Amino acid sequence: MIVDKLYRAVEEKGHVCVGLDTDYSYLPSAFASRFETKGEAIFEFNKEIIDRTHDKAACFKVQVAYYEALGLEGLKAYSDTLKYIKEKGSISICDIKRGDIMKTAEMYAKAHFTGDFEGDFITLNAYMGVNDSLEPFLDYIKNQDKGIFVLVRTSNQGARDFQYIKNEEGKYLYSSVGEKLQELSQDYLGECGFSSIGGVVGCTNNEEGIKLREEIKSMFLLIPGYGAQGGGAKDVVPYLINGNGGVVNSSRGIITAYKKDGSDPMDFAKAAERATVKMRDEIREELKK
Ligand SMILES: O=C(O)c1cc(=O)[nH]c(=O)n1[C@@H]1O[C@H](COP(=O)(O)O)[C@@H](O)[C@H]1O
Repeated sequence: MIVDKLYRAVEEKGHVCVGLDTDYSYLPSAFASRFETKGEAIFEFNKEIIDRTHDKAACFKVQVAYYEALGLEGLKAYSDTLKYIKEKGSISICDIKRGDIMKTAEMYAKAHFTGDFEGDFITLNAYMGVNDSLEPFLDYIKNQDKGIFVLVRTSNQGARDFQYIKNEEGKYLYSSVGEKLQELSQDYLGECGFSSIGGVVGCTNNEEGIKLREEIKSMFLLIPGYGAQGGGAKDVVPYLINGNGGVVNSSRGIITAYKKDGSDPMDFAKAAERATVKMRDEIREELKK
C-alpha cells in the first residue's frame, strides 16, 4: 500500500514534505528570464529543488492552485512536476482539496489518480459527507496503490469558525470528522499499521493535539503549518507515533529560503536543501527528547 511506501520514506529520509506552492514571483528574476514561458520557468525551478531535496524529504506536495492560476501552461508545469517527482522515485501529494459527490467525485478521482495529473496521494474535503465524498476514491486506494489525506483540523485561524463548533456531547466538529475517518480507515491499513486514508491536521492550535491523535490513531497525517505559519518541531511531535505516522509540510519556508538566508538568488535550490535538512534535523532532535 502507498502508506507503507510513505512510512518507509519517513524512516529513511525524515518527516519533511516539500511544498511546491510555486508562485512565479518566488523565482529569482535572473533565473525566470531564461525561459520563454512562466510555466516552463516554474517547472525548471521545481526540478532544481526536487533534484536537491528528494533524498532528504519524504515526499512533495504540489498545490494545484498555483498552476491553475497560469492556465494551460501552468497545468503543463503541474503535470511535468508530478511526472518528475515520480521519475525520481519520490512520492507526490496533489493538494487539490476537492470535495464533491457522485459522478463528479468519480471524475475528480479519475483526473488526479490517472493520466496527466496522476499523483500518489490527493487531499480531499469531506464536508459533503464522508461516504458520499470519499467513496469514488476508495477503489483506487485498494486496487491502484493510491492514498488520500482528508481535512480534519486545519492550520489556519479561521479553522475555529466551524471546526471548533461543539455538538450536544461537547465534541468538536473536527473530532467528529476524525472519528468517522478513523472508522473508515480500518479497511485500508498497510503493514506499517497506518492507513492509506490519511488526515490533514495542522501543527498550529495544538492544545488538544494529543487527544486528537488518540482519536485518529490509524491515520497517517499530513501536517501543515510548519515555518511560515508559526509551527515548529515541538508542535509536530504530539502527532507522531513511535516517531512515524506523519509528514510535515513546509512550502514557503523551503522554496523561498534563499530570500531569507542571504544566499545568491541563483542558489535557491541549495538554500531549499539547507532549509529541508534543518527542518528534518530539528524534528529528529525533538523526537529524541
Ligand atoms: O491541506 C493542506 O495542505 C493545508 C491544510 C491546512 O490546514 N493548512 C495549510 O496551510 N495547508 C496547505 O499547506 C501549505 C502551507 O504553505 P506554507 O505556509 O507556505 O508552508 C499550503 O499549500 C496550504 O494550502
